[in-house]
Amino acid sequence: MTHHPPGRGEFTPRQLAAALPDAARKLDPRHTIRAPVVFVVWIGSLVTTVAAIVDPSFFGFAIAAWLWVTVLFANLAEAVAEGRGRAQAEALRRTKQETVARRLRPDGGEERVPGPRLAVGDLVVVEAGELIPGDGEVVDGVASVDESTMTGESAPVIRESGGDRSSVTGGTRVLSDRITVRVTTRPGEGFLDRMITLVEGASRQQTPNEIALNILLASLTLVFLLAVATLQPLAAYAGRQQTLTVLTALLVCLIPTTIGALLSAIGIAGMDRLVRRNVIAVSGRAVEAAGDVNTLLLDKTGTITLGNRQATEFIPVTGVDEHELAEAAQLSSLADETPEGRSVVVLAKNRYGLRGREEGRVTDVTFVPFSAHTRMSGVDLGDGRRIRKGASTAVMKWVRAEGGRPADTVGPLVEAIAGEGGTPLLVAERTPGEPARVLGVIRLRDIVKAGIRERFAELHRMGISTVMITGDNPATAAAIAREAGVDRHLAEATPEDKMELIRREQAAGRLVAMTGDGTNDAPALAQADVGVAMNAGTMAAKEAGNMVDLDSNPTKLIEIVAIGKQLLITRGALTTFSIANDVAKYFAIIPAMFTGVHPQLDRLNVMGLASAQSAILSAVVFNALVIVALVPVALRGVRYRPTSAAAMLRRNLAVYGLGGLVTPFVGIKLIDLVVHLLPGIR
Ligand SMILES: Nc1ncnc2c1ncn2[C@@H]1O[C@H](COP(=O)(O)OP(=O)(O)OP(=O)(O)O)[C@@H](O)[C@H]1O
Ligand SMILES: [K+]
Ligand SMILES: [Mg+2]
Repeated sequence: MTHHPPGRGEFTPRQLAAALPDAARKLDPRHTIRAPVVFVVWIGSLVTTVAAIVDPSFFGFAIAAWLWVTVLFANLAEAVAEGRGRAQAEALRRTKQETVARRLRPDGGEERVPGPRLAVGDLVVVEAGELIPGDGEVVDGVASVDESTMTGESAPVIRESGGDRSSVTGGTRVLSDRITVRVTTRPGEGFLDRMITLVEGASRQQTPNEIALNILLASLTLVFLLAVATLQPLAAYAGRQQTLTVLTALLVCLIPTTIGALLSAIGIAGMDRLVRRNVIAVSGRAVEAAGDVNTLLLDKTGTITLGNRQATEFIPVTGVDEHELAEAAQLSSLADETPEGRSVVVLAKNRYGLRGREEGRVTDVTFVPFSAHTRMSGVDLGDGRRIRKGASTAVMKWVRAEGGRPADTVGPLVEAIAGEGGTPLLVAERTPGEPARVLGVIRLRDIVKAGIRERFAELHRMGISTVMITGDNPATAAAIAREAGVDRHLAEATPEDKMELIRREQAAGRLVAMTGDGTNDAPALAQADVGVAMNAGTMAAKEAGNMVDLDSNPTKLIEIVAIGKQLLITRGALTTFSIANDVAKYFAIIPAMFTGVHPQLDRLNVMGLASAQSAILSAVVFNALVIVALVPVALRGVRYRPTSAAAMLRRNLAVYGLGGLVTPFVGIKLIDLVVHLLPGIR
């Protein structure tokens, strides 16, 4: 369960009042010009103000004042959204605490230094109960860490050296054991710090979609400008030449001010909703892309499965003694800092009493570290003996290359483990003067996460196809894919394969999202349209993606997609509302403008508005109030449910299209009932 500080994310009218000073500052035309529609209103305000001064009238001043109010309200939406974003960023920042670090000296001793004085590359020791002084990577040890100060998530997480869970964040607390951390960023310049700065986003970039919509709105504005301009000759012909004030007011009522005013607030609110779910997006563009994602790529180990793959059994091939296999497996893992490698050492020690690495009994050896490319790790001993362990295809290949021939019994053994979703690691050795031979298999066990099947079913309902990509063998992959219920899977994938798969999907016109935590995920995270890196993952992964999940929960993507969809739907709904509104206003005001000129036109004044002036002013007031009334919708977002896009569209057209058509008639009429009583209105 995610815990949110009280009130976090709720919208209250007080926020509107609090944002007023910011909104007033945004009256600066250099700011307003970013939203063309609002800028047109700004010019209109100026024009009507001048007109009112030159030829003073109550009506003239009233219109000018309300046009300024319209611009202010338009700014208000954005100011509120930004204010909420800042509050959110503050909440993240407050969690940072001052610490005293236990820095390791080159001579092996320890010294105490204040956290902020740490430098990149420093090694610090952190033990149970202590705060981690800065962002870094665990270089030694395993510990459970409480990251709830940062994420609100209360379950402790495991952080360990070597694997994909080696990165730790400053200000989080070690709960058990002892780790050595290499500081990777200067305090205050950590990854999270940079992300927070981004969230505060004084310099938020418009997304390509927003720019496109703004261009559309600007074109609409131009069309209405022409429509209003051509109204004048008609009006003159009818003997009712209109003043500049009336024409400007009419223009403002007709152009899509509502969506023009709310557009940027909708975007900011989308990113803000993500932050509330502990996801930080680098760009608004990523959030939008999330709303349109077609394909979701997930890796197996650690995402679909729990990821702490543990060795549970050593199974020797016929003719090899169990102890011999265990000893070789352990030797090959002494320097293997991956969770898999460590678990092999532990199993050998616990079950066969073989001494672990602490004893340092092996000297004169070269370790071959694991890589996702070779899919092997191992050791070359001083006496010429060489041991390898790894994925079966990789080790079989090595055995053949070293002149050996794997026994026939190896195949079935491997398949049996893989068939039930386990990962078989083959162990092989070569002694000088003899061909290489397979000694046996290590069974690694991993467990599919609880509830993941339901999550995938939900994604399916959203119309998103899921692909599991793994470096593991095809049989294991198939077994896990079946159990988890993913749509497709790809086995024995290298980092390049992952990226290639994304490229292919994109070439077919699909938007791809991917979650990952490992350094070998980085290229794919960078290539994906939505790349969500786990905060617990490696720095490379975090730098490559365009979102970071502070909770390191790979299924968070479902929520991210929902938030993205909600953003797109909200924008669509409010655009529909805004334009329907404008069209309705046209029919509401025009007849009223010509009352008394043509009896036939009078009949069109179905609303029975009191007078031309009253009708125009009421429309302007309504136009301004609608913006404020819709701020909560823009910030909270239109509700999203996983249904088909067509059903969603139908519903929104009905609600926001019809609503947009009807409200002006009701609203303007109500305002007119009050406005026509004003003494200065004719
Ligand atoms: N420490 C290790 N030593 C030797 N072989 C290993 C080690 N760890 C994993 N392997 C083997 O290498 C294969 C590929 O590992 P890789 O990390 O690329 O993918 P994965 O972890 O299996 O899957 P995923 O991509 O879902 O994380 C594993 O399936 C396993 O067979
Ligand atoms: K309008
Ligand atoms: Mg992996």
